[in-house]
Amino acid sequence: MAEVIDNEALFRHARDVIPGGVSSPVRAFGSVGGTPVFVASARGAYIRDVAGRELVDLVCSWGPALLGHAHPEVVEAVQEAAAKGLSFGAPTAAEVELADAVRARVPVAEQVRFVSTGTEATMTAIRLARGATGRDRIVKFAGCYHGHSDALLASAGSGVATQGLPGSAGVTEAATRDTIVVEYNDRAALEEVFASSGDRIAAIITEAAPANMGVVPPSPGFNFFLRELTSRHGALLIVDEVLTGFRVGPGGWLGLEGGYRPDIVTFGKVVGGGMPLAALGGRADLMQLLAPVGPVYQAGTLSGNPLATAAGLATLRLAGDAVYATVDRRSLELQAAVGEALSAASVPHHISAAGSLFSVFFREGAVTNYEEAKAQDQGAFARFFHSMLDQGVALPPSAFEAWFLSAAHDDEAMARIVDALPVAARSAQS
Ligand SMILES: Cc1ncc(COP(=O)(O)O)c(C=O)c1O
Ligand SMILES: NCC(=O)CCC(=O)O
Repeated sequence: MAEVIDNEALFRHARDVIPGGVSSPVRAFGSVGGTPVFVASARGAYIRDVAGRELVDLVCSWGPALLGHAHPEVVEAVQEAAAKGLSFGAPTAAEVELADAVRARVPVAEQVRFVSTGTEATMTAIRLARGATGRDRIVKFAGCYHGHSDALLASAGSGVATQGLPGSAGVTEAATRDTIVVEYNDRAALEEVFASSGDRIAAIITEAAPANMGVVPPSPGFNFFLRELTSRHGALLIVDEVLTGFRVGPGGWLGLEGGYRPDIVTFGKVVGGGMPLAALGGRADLMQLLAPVGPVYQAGTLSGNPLATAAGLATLRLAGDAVYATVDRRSLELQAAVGEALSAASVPHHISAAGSLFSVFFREGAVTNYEEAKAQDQGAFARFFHSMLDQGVALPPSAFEAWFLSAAHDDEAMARIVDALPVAARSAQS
């Protein structure tokens, strides 16, 4: 019998020893209020909190748990790897195998470098783009989140958006001086930026399909436009698939959309199967600029860690067409059920999807950029969120995050979610 702990008491203690009681701000219930749920264990579609309560999980570790939590074959692969040593600081055969697996699914990743977090992957991608082009400036989109490196913490999504911050204290003006922020989906603004300083722009970095200001899919042809614009001006295109990669389909968003070739792609989350592993891949001539071959330095004591590599390999091995078909189907079912419940309760809403990723905006009308994403009723979301939680369903604790499903969300888990929706929808009424 697992020890039962009082969640409130644990949170009070946690706040004494850890800022805000959490290791990452999105875990705090900052915008919804209340006490974060401390997790004791997780399996399949469920998490169990420290008080012994079981919740259906729609966070899925913020993406990685595509197969559901603690998939037995992934756990076994990690246990086997652990028995052989936790970290070597030397290359392994498994890393080569994982690089092959990534390249097989995303051919533009002709070569792959492993790191430990998505933050490192995008930070390295930016450094590589600057090193390759000899240019300073980068373009990012308002509401896109690429991790917490200084240059990319400008109008960032995710926790920065949830807290309503323009950026972060501690980031110098110099660190973001070369970051140009443009509204998402705005082609005219991009044309203007490139017309005035195209010869100084190293790269555009974009989420493949943004999901950190809520899900805001690219307008038709937008990513193709980014490719054409950057090519025209000798800049690189970095597509951040940390969240979408290997989640929305076997080849990520690029696999769904196809037809254009970014120069650099970043991965995280699913590629590490729930362990700290991320990657960047891209054109071989660019990747060859990374040390030790080239002059762009990048490193990591735990990069390509053998346990993380084993988890990633097992996950990609198991993540076949049937897994994606299940997640796609569950996503459509849930979107329909949420829409029905909110409509029945006359709660203004818009459900926005990119592949199986979706989020619910508590406002009417499609959302095409961060300004529109912010113009939603966060209070309604908070009430909806807490009602779902009271009924045993854990949603991401922010109106700016995608909801995550897994292949382990079976009929029973779905029924539990669907049953909770009408009451939650009524709670959301103003
Ligand atoms: C699109 C995107 N890029 C980068 C990151 C940063 O990854 P990490 O949290 O592993 O540093 C995230 C999420 O956290 C993300 O969603
Ligand atoms: N979509 C937002 C994230 O995945 C961020 C997770 C974190 O920062 O803990």
